[in-house]
Amino acid sequence: MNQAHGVRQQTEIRVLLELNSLLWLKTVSYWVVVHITIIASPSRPSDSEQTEKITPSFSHCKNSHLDSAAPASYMMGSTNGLAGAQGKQPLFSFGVISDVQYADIPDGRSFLGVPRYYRHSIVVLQRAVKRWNDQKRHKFVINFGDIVDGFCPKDQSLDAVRRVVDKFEDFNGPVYHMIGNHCLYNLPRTKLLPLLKIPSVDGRAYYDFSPTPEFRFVVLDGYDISAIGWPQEHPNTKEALKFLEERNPNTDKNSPAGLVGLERRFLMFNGAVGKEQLEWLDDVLKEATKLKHKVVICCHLPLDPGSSAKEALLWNYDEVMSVVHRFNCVKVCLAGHDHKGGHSVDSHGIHHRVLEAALECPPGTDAYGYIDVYDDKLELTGTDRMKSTDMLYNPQADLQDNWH
Ligand SMILES: Nc1ccn([C@@H]2O[C@H](COP(=O)(O)O)[C@@H](O)[C@H]2O)c(=O)n1
Ligand SMILES: O=P(O)(O)OC[C@H](O)CO
Repeated sequence: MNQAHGVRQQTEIRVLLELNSLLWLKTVSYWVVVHITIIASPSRPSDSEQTEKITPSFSHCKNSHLDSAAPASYMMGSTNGLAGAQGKQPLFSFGVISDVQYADIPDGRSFLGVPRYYRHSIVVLQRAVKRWNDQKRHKFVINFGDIVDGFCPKDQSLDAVRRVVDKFEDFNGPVYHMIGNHCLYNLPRTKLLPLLKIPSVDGRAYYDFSPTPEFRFVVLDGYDISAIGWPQEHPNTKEALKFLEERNPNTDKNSPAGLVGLERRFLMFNGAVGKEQLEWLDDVLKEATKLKHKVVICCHLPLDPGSSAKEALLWNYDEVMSVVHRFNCVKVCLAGHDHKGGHSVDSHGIHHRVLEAALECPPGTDAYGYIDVYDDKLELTGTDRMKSTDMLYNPQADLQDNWH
């Protein structure tokens, strides 16, 4: 009996040692690959460095994703020389585009002088939809917000939003939208959310969906607490104005003048995730952990300072990330808003990829892409101005999941 116990103990110690060395090896190889990916991928210079479950109210798709085309003519994309290294088929793939900011107005420039092509951006979207349809393998498309520009004449807002939504609806599958500041400059939430077919209670615009038994997508509402989009007297408007008043001394609350470092995010064109939404996020991630879902978080506003300009960050990105970091299920966070795009890997090995804007494509150029989803990585294949990026999950997180 004692001898048997001793043998079992020795075996257990050996198994533990082997697990430890496996963890060590996986961790080292992960960081080597991540490091190579960051060096190889065109990151910003500032980079630091399923059950077929759909939210029940989520019936916004012209064509249900249940019958979307299975991967047929699979073509492996080229991503920074690392693409397809494993030669594996993706589990599924989806199209991505951000900041179309269409308006039927002459070309212009951002506050910082970057050219903006308001009429051409819808052509970029049109080309994206055609390409996604031709590829016949994308389960759905995600639009990262700001479909119409704030300079769109207000009497044309409704038509402009409808025009862009119609272009998205030419995609042969579901399209998941999220709201951005420019959407809210044009239309109040009451009008916007039904047009974007965002399931909503009381004007809230956050939701989740699970396209396969292994994955869950969480779409955050970054303008939950915001001075734009809610009625003037709404408690969320008041909370946002008070928040800004306490943190930004400028008369023009869109001006970061005098704000230092990360304080520069306290601008009117940004917003925050409110308390209720944070609690909802916590519940969703708990459930995802239980179901062993890998999670992708999508938000118009970036969630990591390494991936974007400080002026573009979600006001309470730190609160959101401290909820996310309590779990190991979130693998990648995707965003828009900061038009030049960016990529970082945070302290927990989560990738943050900010997508390049369709609005800033000179005529004849594009910015859209598709993401191949694997069990160990997301691989973004971008077109033209949208850079390609390999995003390997942190294997240490997976091992921790197994131990829980
Ligand atoms: N560094 C900045 C950026 C922007 N602003 C203000 O925000 C408005 C919107 O900016 P766009 O990038 O959409 O052009 C702009 O009109 C400025 O009021 C700023 O002050 N400083
Ligand atoms: O989308 P816009 O026009 O509000 O611009 C956002 C800025 O790029 C954030 O730095």
